[in-house]
Amino acid sequence: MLQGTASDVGKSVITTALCRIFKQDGFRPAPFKSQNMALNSYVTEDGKEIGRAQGAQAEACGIEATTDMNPILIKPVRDMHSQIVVHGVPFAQMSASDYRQHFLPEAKQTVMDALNRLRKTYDIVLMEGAGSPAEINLKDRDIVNMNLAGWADSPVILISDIDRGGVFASIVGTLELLEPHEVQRVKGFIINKFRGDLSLLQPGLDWLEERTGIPVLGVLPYIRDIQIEAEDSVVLDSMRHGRSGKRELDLAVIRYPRISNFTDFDSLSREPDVNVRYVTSPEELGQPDAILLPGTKDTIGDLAFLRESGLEQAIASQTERDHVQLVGICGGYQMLGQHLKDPFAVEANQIQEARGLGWLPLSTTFLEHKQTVRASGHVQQRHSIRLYGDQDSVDSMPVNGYEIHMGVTECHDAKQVTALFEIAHPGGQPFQEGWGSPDGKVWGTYLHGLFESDQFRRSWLNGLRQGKGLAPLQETYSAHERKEMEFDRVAESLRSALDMKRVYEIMGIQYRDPASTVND
Ligand SMILES: NC(=O)CC[C@H](N)C(=O)O
Repeated sequence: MLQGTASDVGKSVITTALCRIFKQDGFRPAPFKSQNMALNSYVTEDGKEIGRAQGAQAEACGIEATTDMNPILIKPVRDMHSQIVVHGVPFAQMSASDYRQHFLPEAKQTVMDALNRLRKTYDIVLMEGAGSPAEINLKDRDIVNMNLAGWADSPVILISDIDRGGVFASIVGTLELLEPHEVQRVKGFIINKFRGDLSLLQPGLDWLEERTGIPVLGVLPYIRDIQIEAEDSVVLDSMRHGRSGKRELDLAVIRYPRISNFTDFDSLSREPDVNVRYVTSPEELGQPDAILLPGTKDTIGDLAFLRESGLEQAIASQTERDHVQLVGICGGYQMLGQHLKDPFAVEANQIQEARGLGWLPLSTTFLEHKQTVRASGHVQQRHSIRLYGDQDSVDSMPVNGYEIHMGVTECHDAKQVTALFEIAHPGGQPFQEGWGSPDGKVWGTYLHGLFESDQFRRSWLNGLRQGKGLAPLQETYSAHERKEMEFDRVAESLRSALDMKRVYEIMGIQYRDPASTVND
């Protein structure tokens, strides 16, 4: 099991890299995070919702993700309230204290059943903890760190982040706050995000090993520009300005408080001519070529944020500019309409209604059923998205994605707008999805992951280029291949820094040199 001395020390990325290493070494690994608090989610093949990071880790393992890999997902909404998703479907809306008092005592069985199923199916189950195991106020009801390691009788590797400083204090302090039997589970440390001179660090490592009797398994270099999907929005703090250097297309994603599934825009930011910025105020909005309203766990609450922050107004004046497009995905799509209502209080624990931004003749009602499903199809109306390319190629252009929403959106004046896609859910009939203004200036869709469709992504960007008087770019990349290459790159980096022989020993598995597995 991998645990960390704090949040964001790199547990998820290291877990992903280890998943890939074990796969490369000829094992069948699977990831497991008993409980995850995140707004970036992933839809499994059978239409269930889990944390995005576990979905990506399953991909690194080369297997289909299932809800056993993340049986409990907490999606924070508002005022200490969260939606609790159990085995991929919403179970309840709860306050933090209710969750602790009423849910957690019952959760052990759910967690252990899921883990045991994975253990029966796979050679190695890589468990990932959450936050720090030394939060003494939370320890009695813990189901995700040391209690889980105990129930599963698993060794623990403790990860700490040296980039923020205080790495020795974090490690020694964590051990100090654990029970002796918990300390005994810790079989090694990983020091992550190191940028300095290893020889200067060595005396500290020797001291640490001597003081604790626990080995340092590796010091991992700071890996730049990691392109593995992020678990949650901490990473967005570093994306205010996007990448350094001027790019021809400037895309502004509105970062509202409950932004969800912002991984939707990762594939855009990897195009050579694009800069993606995450903005929270009218000043930051600047003069982008497209404004992207992303998904949100709390559409009505985040709409209020747009109004209070002055962004509604700023977005409207920027959208007036000739070539600029305003695009909404999922919650952002719902906002583009005229009216929203939540009669069952599914979004924020209170019944509410709101006026939308009013760009499209749509209204959305939030229902108790959550739609979580993969979808695929093709473009139906290229003009409503301002796609670039000749008619034949664009009209049959494939699109893939997934839906995660409780809102149902209806159009009450189909003459004013055009449907964007014809898509189908697995085994279902094709239907029209997404609406846009006939001139393609404003459009929205429920399809998350849309920009991972390579041809579509490039054609949309080329449409924006055309609007700016720039020549189209022919080249694009395969989002799928890029993801695979990134798993390999991060695995390679981990392998060269980590004592894998010892890691296998800790797991009780005899080390096999990767070179020799070919003939096994
Ligand atoms: N993924 C999303 O953006 C969800 C939008 C909205 N919160 C809904 O559930 O309908």
